[in-house]
Amino acid sequence: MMQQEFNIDDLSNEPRIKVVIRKRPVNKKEQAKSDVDIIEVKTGQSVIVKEMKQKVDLTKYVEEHLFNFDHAFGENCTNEEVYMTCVRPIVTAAFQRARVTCFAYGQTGSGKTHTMLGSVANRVPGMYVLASHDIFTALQRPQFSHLQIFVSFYEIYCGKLFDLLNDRQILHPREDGKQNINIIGLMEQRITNVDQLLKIIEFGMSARVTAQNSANTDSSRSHAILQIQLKEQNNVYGKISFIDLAGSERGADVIDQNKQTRKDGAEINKSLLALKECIRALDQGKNYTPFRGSKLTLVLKDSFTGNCRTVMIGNISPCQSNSEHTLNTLRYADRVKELKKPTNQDLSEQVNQLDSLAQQLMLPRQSKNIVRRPVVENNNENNIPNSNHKLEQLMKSAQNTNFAYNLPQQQNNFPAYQPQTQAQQPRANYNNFMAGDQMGNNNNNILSAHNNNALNPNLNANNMYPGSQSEMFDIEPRQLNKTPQQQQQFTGIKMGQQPQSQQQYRPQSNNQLGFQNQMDQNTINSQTNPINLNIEQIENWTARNEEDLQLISQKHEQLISLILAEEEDVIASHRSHIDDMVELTKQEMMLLHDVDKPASDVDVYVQNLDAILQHKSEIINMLRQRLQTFRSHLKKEELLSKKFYEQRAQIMDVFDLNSNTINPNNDEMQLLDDLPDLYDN
Ligand SMILES: Nc1ncnc2c1ncn2[C@@H]1O[C@H](COP(=O)(O)OP(=O)(O)OP(=O)(O)O)[C@@H](O)[C@H]1O
Repeated sequence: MMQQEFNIDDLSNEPRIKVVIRKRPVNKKEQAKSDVDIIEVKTGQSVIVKEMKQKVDLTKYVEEHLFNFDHAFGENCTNEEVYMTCVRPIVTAAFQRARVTCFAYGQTGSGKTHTMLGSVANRVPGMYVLASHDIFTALQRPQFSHLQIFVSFYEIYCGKLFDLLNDRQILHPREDGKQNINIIGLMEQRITNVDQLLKIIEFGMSARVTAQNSANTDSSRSHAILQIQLKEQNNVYGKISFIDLAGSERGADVIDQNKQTRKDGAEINKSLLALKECIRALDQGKNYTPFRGSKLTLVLKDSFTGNCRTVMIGNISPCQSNSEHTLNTLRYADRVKELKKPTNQDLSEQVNQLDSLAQQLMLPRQSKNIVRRPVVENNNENNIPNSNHKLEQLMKSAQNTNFAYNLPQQQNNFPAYQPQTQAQQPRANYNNFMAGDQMGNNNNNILSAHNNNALNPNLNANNMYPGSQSEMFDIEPRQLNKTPQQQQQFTGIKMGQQPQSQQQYRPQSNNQLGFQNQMDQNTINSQTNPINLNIEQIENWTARNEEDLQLISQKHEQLISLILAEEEDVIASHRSHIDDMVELTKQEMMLLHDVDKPASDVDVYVQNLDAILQHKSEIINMLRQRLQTFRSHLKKEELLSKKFYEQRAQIMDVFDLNSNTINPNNDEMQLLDDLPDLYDN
């Protein structure tokens, strides 16, 4: 496919945003576990997820979810096909002075890195290399021969930027007078051929691995950004950014045993939500792009404004065991861009029920996209159409396929890619990263970026629960001494709405908070033996408990967002406190200096010294108050997280008839009763 000439075409027909989905093949581990392939890619645009489900009475059924995208790639498609279909057009646009961006989104292990980087070890080219090959081909044309190519490679972890080409130096994005975002100190390496790009990528990747190993942590908690700039003299002519996003499921780590992990999760959540909102704003041609919602979107500001093109590649895993994450990825991608209704008439006509979760949480526009089918048991096999058998066939055919990638000969330095079989491609594990000590390293710059946030996850919570329900989960604004605009973020007021009085945000009683099981509790408490409960009662009880669990989880998410912002706030306040103290100490020294002079007025000295000391004590108290509030939120966060675990454990126990935990016990209800404490300062 790469034999096709790289044309700098007219872009008028090229959409500003393309959303595509790519399914990876089933891997050996999944095969060994007989995990079932539940994804069908149809007509190059549709993805059907055949989710196996089971009712409480153990009846099995399959829920089919249909999604449509600009393109959908099956497990047999190659990186070159993905590149040619959706990435090459935006590389072309960069030669027309556009700022273009390609994101890989998806859960850990779904193929993001395989798509972006390919496999260096196995000489499978990914988007980076395929694009740079085209770039250097284009540079051979007279009209572009004056352009020079510069590459930067950095990552964003926990809201901080690290230069992968410069010893993981911490970087700071700053906005200049023209509202451009510049990353101060970012290494820009000039390259003159594709081979040099490969070396740079290898170098940057090794910096990620080192950090990850030294922190002894798991992968996929950072966003890796490879930026290729086309420059004429010192001016940017065009820019291409490739972003291998953090594992989307990491956002769910906001409920985790480890506090650091919870904070990482909240940061990832925030950036992925902000990203979605920015792309949506671009898609809908809005005047306002909430790029300040996260560090990721801040540094990518020019990807969302002006002459820009974006491709979002949603990577999905094929198996049943990943169905939840896969659906989340598809819903996220679905939300990013308005798309036409399902084209598959057959399927859409049969649709008769809505996916209530999807409707509530993700507000999909492709609403009627679910079909439920009973499962007919058949020789121990469920009747999901894509069986392992079919997959094995596909795998075999993939293994037999020769890798038909021919790079044009003029790229002497480019390594000769060889045909690869699935089995030959080890997982590139150098895309993982975790840094150790970044959390305490905030600075004013970071603070200003956050304080200007125009979006936070709470806005999303608002979308999920419109109207008064959304207010139930708001964290009271007076917890932080913030501007009304900042308060909006934490009170979940929709942008453009008037902030409401604090009174309206007062916590409500436990029942008002919406914990549904209060009523059921009485019914269930009256049952001394769980076996006496009928299935309907258990089902009702479980459903309501799950709802409560979700509420706790949402409250927790809000609280952790608040904590993240507060942490920066506290550290920034501490910095400015030190500045004030230095200034006041200087004034004290001046007083001493003056009082030592002959004929000095000691009354003036006493009066001034007292004023300075009073001022000092006031600013110390202010800082201590902030610390106290922050500390109390940290404590509440621990409590809430504990509550989540206990509530979840109880739901898990519900079908364990040997246990006596069918009823919410008094302690459990007490934990829920404690929740409104969150609203107290
Ligand atoms: N389309 C594909 N064809 C063949 N192998 C693939 C494909 N996609 C992914 N893989 C393989 O699956 C494994 C996981 O993929 P990859 O590392 O790209 O996932 P990821 O989403 O980047 O995960 P992480 O977030 O942990 O970095 C790798 O061994 C990779 O080679």
